[in-house]
Amino acid sequence: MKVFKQFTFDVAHQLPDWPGLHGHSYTAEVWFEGPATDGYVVPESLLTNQVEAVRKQLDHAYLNAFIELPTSENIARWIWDRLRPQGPLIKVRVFRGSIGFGVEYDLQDATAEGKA
Ligand SMILES: Nc1nc2c(c(=O)[nH]1)N=C([C@H](O)[C@H](O)COP(=O)(O)OP(=O)(O)OP(=O)(O)O)CN2
Ligand SMILES: [Zn+2]
Repeated sequence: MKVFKQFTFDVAHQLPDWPGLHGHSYTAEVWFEGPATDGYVVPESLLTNQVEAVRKQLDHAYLNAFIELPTSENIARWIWDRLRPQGPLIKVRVFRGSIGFGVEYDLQDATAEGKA
């Protein structure tokens, strides 16, 4: 079974093709999978605490200060790197604004990059 947590954060960044300092609002989803034999994949409170710690680092941050090329793709990788050691993470999704654009980084991507 799978559980997920959604969260939002507002950031500033610069990209080579969009060099001026500017901001975006992002929504992310983090997905965990496990057998839930005791009724839980991950207790919701644990998930909320872990996610909030990551969200706080991103929210109102200047992303270039700690993500080299802060595209949605690399934000998803950055979230993966922080949450993967803490539980059975299988997927991170990051959506920019409300334009219907998003990225997904999953176990298959992490395996290919040696981060599973
Ligand atoms: N594959 C990707 N492509 C682009 C990304 C990305 O993360 N992955 N990011 C951008 C930039 O963030 C760019 O600043 C987006 O600019 P624009 O399309 O003009 O969007 P807005 O400034 O209107 O911001 P919204 O967040 O969409 O409201 C470009 N490409
Ligand atoms: Zn941008």
